[in-house]
This record gives sequence, structure tokens and C-alpha cells, in this order.
Amino acid sequence: MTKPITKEELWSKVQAEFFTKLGRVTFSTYIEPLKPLTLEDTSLTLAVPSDMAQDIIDQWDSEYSMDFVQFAMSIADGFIKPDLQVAEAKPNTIPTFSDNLSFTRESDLNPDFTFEKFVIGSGNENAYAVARAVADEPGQVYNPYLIYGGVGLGKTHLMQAIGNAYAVSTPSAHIKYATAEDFLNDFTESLRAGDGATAAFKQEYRSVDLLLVDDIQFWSGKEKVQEEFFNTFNVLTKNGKQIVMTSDKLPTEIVDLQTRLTSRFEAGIMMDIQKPDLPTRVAILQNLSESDGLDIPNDVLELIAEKIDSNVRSLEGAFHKFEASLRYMNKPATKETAQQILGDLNINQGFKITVERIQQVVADYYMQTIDDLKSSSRKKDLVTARHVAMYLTRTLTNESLPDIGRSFGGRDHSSVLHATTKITEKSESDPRTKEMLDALTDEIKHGK
Ligand SMILES: Nc1ncnc2c1ncn2[C@@H]1O[C@H](COP(=O)(O)OP(=O)(O)OP(=O)(O)O)[C@@H](O)[C@H]1O
Repeated sequence: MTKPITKEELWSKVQAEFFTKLGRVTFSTYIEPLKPLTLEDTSLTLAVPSDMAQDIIDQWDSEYSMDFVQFAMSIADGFIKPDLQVAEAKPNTIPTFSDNLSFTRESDLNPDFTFEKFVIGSGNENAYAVARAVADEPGQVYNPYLIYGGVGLGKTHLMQAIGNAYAVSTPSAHIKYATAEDFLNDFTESLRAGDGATAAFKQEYRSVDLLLVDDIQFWSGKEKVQEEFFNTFNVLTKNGKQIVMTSDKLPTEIVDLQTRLTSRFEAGIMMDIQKPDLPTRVAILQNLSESDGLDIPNDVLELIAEKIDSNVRSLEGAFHKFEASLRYMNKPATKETAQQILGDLNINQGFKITVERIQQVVADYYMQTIDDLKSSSRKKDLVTARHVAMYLTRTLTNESLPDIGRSFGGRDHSSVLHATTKITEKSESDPRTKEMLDALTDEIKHGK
């Protein structure tokens, strides 16, 4: 008979999963402060420190309890739910939200996205140099500044580093960060709410010293919001205020982006970020390891960096999984552990996961063809197959929503979002769907 799992063992393995899923910052806020009290029948009681209980409990109610059950299921092979109980506060042991916010509250900048934490390499040195110049003299030298390039290569990080640096050098500066989608939502909401709200919206975006807008490719084909941004843009630049934007491609390559906008953007400066080379990837891992207080031999970091060359986000993901296995599973910081993690991530063996591979496996499963998936037909079975294929592409690859839409017969990114939301909800409420998705994922990665 196998030994029953202890509360400590279960909690440390669950923590390892959370760490991998959420990353260090979120993990240390919502998961790390909890301590296992008892493990009885089907519930693990966790003590929540009272000084931030409400935030933690809200977050667990809305998201983490479900994750917990899933993780515990695969670890302990049975149903276990979390039971959160508020414990007495221990002064100064847990960071409070206000510690994390400081000057960033107003502009919603990520305090980790600084120049100091940005590793410079051949793929990003020009974009970095311009970013520094913009942060030193906003509105003066390069206006607007557009950073473009593939997914997960550091565009947001670099753009927010400008904001963070400017906030430090000029604490009174009014800095606003918004995704292109936020801008659109704020705009539509203000129109819906009427006169006063429209004025407030204009005030909000037109009174800043530095406006940072992420992922402007999102405005593709959205006439009204483009018009509104054009006006915002003109007011800001006329007043010598700085605008920085990011995009996954050059503005001229964004379908249905008005020429008057592209020509305005071209009047400033555009810099691309390319995939990092091996020395840059190693340096990124060294930084992560150092800032997380770990001592990992260089040849181990090099092994991870060699194998993961797609983008920095995936590299960080692999590193955090590796870190979690050291911290919470007591694995040694060796090449063998790294190989194991890379194996789990399917880096070393199995099939290369591409959109085509996913489409083929899903099409076969539903007895359809890839052309059917890309077609405009709305037959019920086919729609489900298409949704599943889009969902799996979104979860198993780094493709952006617009790119996935294009791979499925030129669909809009919102169709992809709709499909992924639908399948996510279904897999959460229906265990058979979850099982089917797991089986398909397994087949995509390893074959039948
Ligand atoms: N040169 C770098 N040095 C250190 N960290 C980096 C670097 N480039 C990227 N990162 C890290 O990689 C992760 C992904 O970066 P970021 O979110 O800025 O990518 P992105 O290009 O904006 O992606 P997307 O296109 O998906 O919006 C972040 O955690 C960021 O800190």
C-alpha cells in the first residue's frame, strides 16, 4: 500500500504547480502566505494571514480554488478542496498591496518592468537605446515611438520601463498605460454613458505627459476607435507630450489601419525587437536566478537557454518550472533536473507543436478536414471542432489571437477569443470535455 500523502507534501506540490502557473510575483502575494493546517477526508485547511485575508479569499473564490482542485487531483489522485481559514496576523511577514503599488498605482505599470531588469542583446539593443533616449527627454527626440516584434520578446517590458524611469525622474509626471483594448473599452463605455463620460474619457487620455499604448494591432478594422486615437494623438503631440506604442507588426502591415495613422506613426521612430540570441537568453536566466536568490550552475542555465529559443516568455516559463521543482520538490539544480523539466515541457522529444499539427489532430478526431476547419461553414460539429482547435492553438502555442484567426481562414481575433472562452468554460463545467482536451493535447504532443 502506498503511504498517504501528508498535508505538507500535498501543499508543497500544489505550491509548485501554482508557482509555475502564476509566476513569482502573483505567487508570493496569493499562495505563499498560506500555511497547511489539516488534511482531512476531502479538504485541506489552509491558514490565511488576517492582514490580507479579504484579497486572498476573493482571489481564491474566483479562481484559485478551482486550480487547487485540479492540481490536487493529479497529485493525490482524488478530490480534495481547499478550506481557507483566517489566522492571526504576524506583523511584517507579508508584503501588503501598498508596498507593491508605490508610484505605479496611477499608471498601472508593472514595477518589475524596468531598464535595470531588461537584458540588452543583439535583438533589442537599438530598441533599448531609443527607449532610454525617450525616457530621458520625453516629447523631445523621438515622438511617437513604436516598438514592434513577435510575441513575448519584451515590447511591453521596454515600453513600461520608459514609464517607470520617467516616474522616478519626474514624480509629478502624469503617465498612463493602457492596452489598445483598454482604450477601446474606455471609449465605448464613455459613449454609452453619455456626455459627461465622453469628456472624462478625453480628459483622461489627453491630459497626460506620457501615454503608453500596448498592442495597437488590436485596432485593425475598428474605424471609430482609430478616429478617436487620431484625435488623442494630435492633441498630445501638439502639446509636446510623449506617446509610446507597441505592436506585433509594422503599422503598414496592420490590416485596415487608417493611412493617416500609419503616416503619423512613421513621422516618429519605429524599432523592432528580434528573438534573443543564446548569450542574451543565458543572461536573462542568470538575472532571474540571481533575483530569485538561487544558485544555479551556468551549464544548467545554458542547457535551458539552448533548448528554448522561441521567446523570452517561454524561457521564463521554463525557468519558473525549474525553480519550482528546486524549491518545492527538493530537486537538485542539475542538468538532469533541467532535462526532466524540458521533457515535461516537451522541448526534447515528441512532435513540434504547430498550428498545422493541432489542426490535423483535431480534424482527424472530429472526422473533418483542415480545409473544413478553415471554411466558413457553421455546421454544428464543425463549429465545435474549430473552437476546440482554436482553443488548443491558444493554449499550446505562443501564437497571437490575430495570427490564430488568420490560420483559421482569416477570422477576426474576437472569434478566437470567443472560441477559447467557450471551450475554457466548457472544460471547467464538464469533466468529459476536459478529458477529451487532455487526450487531444497528449496526442498532439506525443502522437497516438
Ligand atoms: N530583454 C529582456 N530582459 C529581461 N526580461 C525580458 C526581456 N525581454 C522580455 N523579458 C520578459 O519576458 C516576458 C515577456 O515580455 P513582454 O510581456 O514585454 O513581451 P511582449 O513582447 O510585450 O509580448 P506580447 O506580444 O505577448 O505582448 C516579461 O516577463 C519580460 O519581463
